Amino acid sequence: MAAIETRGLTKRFGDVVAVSDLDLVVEEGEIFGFLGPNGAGKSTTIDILLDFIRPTSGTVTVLGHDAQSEGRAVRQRTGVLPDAYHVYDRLTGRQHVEFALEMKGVDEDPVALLDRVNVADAADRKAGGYSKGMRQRLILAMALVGDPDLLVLDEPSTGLDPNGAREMREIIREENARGTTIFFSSHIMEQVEAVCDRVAIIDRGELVAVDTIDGLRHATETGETLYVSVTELDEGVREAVAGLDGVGSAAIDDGQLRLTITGGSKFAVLESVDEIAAVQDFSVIESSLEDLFVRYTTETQEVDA
Ligand SMILES: Nc1ncnc2c1ncn2[C@@H]1O[C@H](COP(=O)(O)OP(=O)(O)OP(=O)(O)O)[C@@H](O)[C@H]1O
Repeated sequence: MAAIETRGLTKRFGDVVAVSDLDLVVEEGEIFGFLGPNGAGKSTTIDILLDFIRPTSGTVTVLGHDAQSEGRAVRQRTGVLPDAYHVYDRLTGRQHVEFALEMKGVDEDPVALLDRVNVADAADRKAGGYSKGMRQRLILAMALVGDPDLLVLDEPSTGLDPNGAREMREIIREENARGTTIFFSSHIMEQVEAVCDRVAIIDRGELVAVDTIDGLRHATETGETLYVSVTELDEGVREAVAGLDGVGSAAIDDGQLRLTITGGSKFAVLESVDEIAAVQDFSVIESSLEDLFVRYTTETQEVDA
């Protein structure tokens, strides 16, 4: 059974098509990244999964339940870290988790939940005095109440320092190892690259890619980036190199040529570059998820322009 399945999902707000004919399947046990530029439709999709808003058309199944007619059952088995969250300044961390336990009607040790997200030491302090990272972990502890089968995290690493972001990754992996499917949206590509089994990229409401990160690398011409040091580098050299067969793009980056290769042989490209300006050194770097994201989300804009 899929953890999440949308078919023909569409949501319009007046003239704005926030989500357009989205078909998406997230398998049970996956860590799945949901990416897209600002306004792409990520939060709208998440809100529909949780029945906070209703779709214009299409169907959504979450953990085998229809998200609209069985929203209660979905929420009972799902933990959510919302995009915009707030804590109650005058309540302690423990009281927050006790409240979540009561809402879900489950009996668990609140401090054990706080311990899973590393804020047990502050269990009896008022949340008003928590740092941003501690608040986020507190909300995550509330999301973990009842051992959810699905965790939906909207931008879980926003505002976290590098240590906090690393801890968030560890918590995501730990929860996944307990059997929880993780569906999360993020603009922080390193974070997604580090933990996700698969990612979907949406752009202006439409699904533009869904695959493993390696799969995305293979599917684009931006799979690898070639850095070349040449004896003399100026705009004329860059332009000449950009015009070579097999070169997708050429930029000057930190005193080197930064090239994307459009299929074909890297060595043939290097030989041609050498004829324009003597090659001193080169290195090949696998494209980052960020390169791929830019490629997928700007390509469609260029086509439409
Ligand atoms: N309640 C609403 N009324 C009108 N338009 C809305 C509403 N909610 C979202 N939209 C529009 O739908 C589109 C998708 O918005 P959404 O918030 O889902 O994007 P997002 O991918 O989550 O963006 P971000 O990364 O900036 O959070 C945007 O054009 C947005 O302006």
